[in-house]
Amino acid sequence: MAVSELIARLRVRLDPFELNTDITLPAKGVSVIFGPSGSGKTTLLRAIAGLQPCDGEIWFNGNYWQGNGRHRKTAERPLSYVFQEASLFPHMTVAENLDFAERYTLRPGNASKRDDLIELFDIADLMSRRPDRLSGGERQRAAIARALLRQPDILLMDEPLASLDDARKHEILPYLERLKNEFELPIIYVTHSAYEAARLGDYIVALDKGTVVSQGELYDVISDPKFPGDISREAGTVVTGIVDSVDAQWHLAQIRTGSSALITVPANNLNPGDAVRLWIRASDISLSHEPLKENSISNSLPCQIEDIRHDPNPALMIVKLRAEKIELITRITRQSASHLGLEPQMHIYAHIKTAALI
Ligand SMILES: Nc1ncnc2c1ncn2[C@@H]1O[C@H](COP(=O)(O)OP(=O)(O)OP(=O)(O)O)[C@@H](O)[C@H]1O
Repeated sequence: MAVSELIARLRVRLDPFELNTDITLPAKGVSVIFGPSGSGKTTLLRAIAGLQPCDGEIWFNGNYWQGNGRHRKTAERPLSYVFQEASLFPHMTVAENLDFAERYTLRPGNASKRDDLIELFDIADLMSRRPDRLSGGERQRAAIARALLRQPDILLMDEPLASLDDARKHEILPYLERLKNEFELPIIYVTHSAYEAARLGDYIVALDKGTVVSQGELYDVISDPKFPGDISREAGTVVTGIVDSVDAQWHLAQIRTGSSALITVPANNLNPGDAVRLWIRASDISLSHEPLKENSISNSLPCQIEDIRHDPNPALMIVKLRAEKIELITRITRQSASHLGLEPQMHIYAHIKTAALI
């Protein structure tokens, strides 16, 4: 039976730089390769893609891409690659770029999801334009749709937001999240941004100076002091929900999630019944033994503590909570953890200070 994983035991020598990895990534969800500039992230991604010569072995779902006497060329690996700068063909319109990808699909005879992708990435109005008449964010959305039309078994993305300003980054992140949730396609995502790693990553590999210094599920690495950068500061949870009601007087919407307690957020243009996604930062949740009563929008969720860990910052603790069907992570001071006498399995209230709509 094919094993659902990507194994990369490899070495790249780019004198004086050397990359050595022995990693096993789950072939599902988003695996993030994280690390500072020059740590070897792009080199690793390129080696996995067959774009960078390397020693060692790479296998995907039980098939050798390299090793055991085999070396599959990039075109023979069932992958698509999204570069930092959107790499659409400049002389073709968006529609022609998509046509091209469909012609060279890895699964001839398998209906492409062209219409779904055009809708997912919201590019219907861009189809007749050439890349030089698109914004950076539009170009990248079209480039990702094109990469997916190849119908790969895995998508490799090298800092796809790096060339965009902050506003454009925040515009594209929700598309990446929808891609992650709506397509059962494993993604390897290179970034130096702890925020992107925390928001998109299911499994994280941290590189430093060409070596893997930490790897694991997001919740495991955020408490790892070896992890470069302050990823726990960026940790949080994405929660999905439906707008239950809108308070027109105060411009607030109440969101029904997997917890029986509603979460209140600024209403923006929401209407009852709308599906929404919330990003709740670990540092925006506080805990207490009683629900907050001072007003009706306190966002107090009854929870049970699943796990408690030390944060790399010695003043802080990380607490994993379950509020019925939703899971939350909070980051609180050691002092308040001690005052509250927190212990696994304890029932507690989580107070969400802010939940951002994403
Ligand atoms: N073709 C090359 N020849 C020699 N050295 C190279 C080559 N390509 C990359 N390097 C070096 O390898 C190291 C790792 O580069 P790489 O691009 O993989 O890092 P990165 O983590 O992706 O960085 P960034 O976040 O800045 O893109 C760097 O020191 C870089 O200078």
